[in-house]
Amino acid sequence: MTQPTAQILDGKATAAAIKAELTERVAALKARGVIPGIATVLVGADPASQLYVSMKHKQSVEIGMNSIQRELPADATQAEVEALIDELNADPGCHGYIVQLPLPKHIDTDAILERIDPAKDADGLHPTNLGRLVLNVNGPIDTPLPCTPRGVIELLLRNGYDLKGKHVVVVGRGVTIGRSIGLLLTRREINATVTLTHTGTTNMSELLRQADVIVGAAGVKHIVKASDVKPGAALLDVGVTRETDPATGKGKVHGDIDPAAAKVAGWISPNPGGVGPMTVALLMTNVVEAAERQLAAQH
Ligand SMILES: Nc1nc(=O)c2c([nH]1)NC[C@@H]1CN(c3ccc(C(=O)N[C@@H](CCC(=O)O)C(=O)O)cc3)C=[N+]21
Repeated sequence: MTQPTAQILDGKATAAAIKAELTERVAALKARGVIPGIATVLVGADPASQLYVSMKHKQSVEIGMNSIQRELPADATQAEVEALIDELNADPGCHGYIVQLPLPKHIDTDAILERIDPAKDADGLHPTNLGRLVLNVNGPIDTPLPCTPRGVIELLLRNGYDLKGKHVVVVGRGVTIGRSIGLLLTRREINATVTLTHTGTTNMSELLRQADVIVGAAGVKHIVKASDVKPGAALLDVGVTRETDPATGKGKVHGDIDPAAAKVAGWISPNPGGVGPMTVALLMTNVVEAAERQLAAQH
């Protein structure tokens, strides 16, 4: 039997389509006197974080947004970071922002994240916003949504994958994806069935083999093997494990899904070029929506 090649879930192209739509929404806001402003808070000078933050700014400017880049030294105190949060909460030109994670170890991350005005929470991970997502299964949601989970779902839907009735097995219980994606997937308008697995799951392979869709978000290199995948399944790889190739000294990013699994899959998101660009697109979407809400509230 010849195995058909998997369809590529091209995150770069899909993010470009979202950005084209956002460009129009930004222009419409500007026509009404509002320039949507996105801010990032970076504490310390981690090179990977600097790269991510600069990517977010470049793309925000490309779609016409105002970009506010704030940085504090690695030894900034809790009070200094909190003062910056208070400043952004009060700044009418900042419609949404993120605090780039991870923060330095001496900082109480939860206290910082909870201090963000929920209306300006570009990540969609503030306890108030997650709580609203838990409580509201049916109606429209008028708060920012978790942006990476939203990116995963948009990547599938915009490429013609119907999630209704599908069994999605998520690997990883982190807040950014694992714990929050099920809240979106099980809403009535999507109607997927979700199994959440993690490093304490004792029958991972058995569960994965039942999956129509696998979301790898554990940050464990190649935790999903080809033998775990049902033929034709959709594979979305969100894992990031950085390794330095001892031969070349060059850095390489490994996903959660063994590349050999592509042979069995029906759909695959490349990594890089899959969920990463979608995260940035949905982050900007959250901020444009925040600006739209704020304008609507004034009228
Ligand atoms: N508060 C907060 N919110 C975040 O959303 C957040 C964060 N902290 N901390 C770090 C992670 C990481 N993250 C990525 C976003 C885009 C790509 C992305 O677009 N990557 C490109 C490759 C970029 C490259 O490495 O050259 C790709 O996948 O094609 C990757 C990673 C957001 N994060």
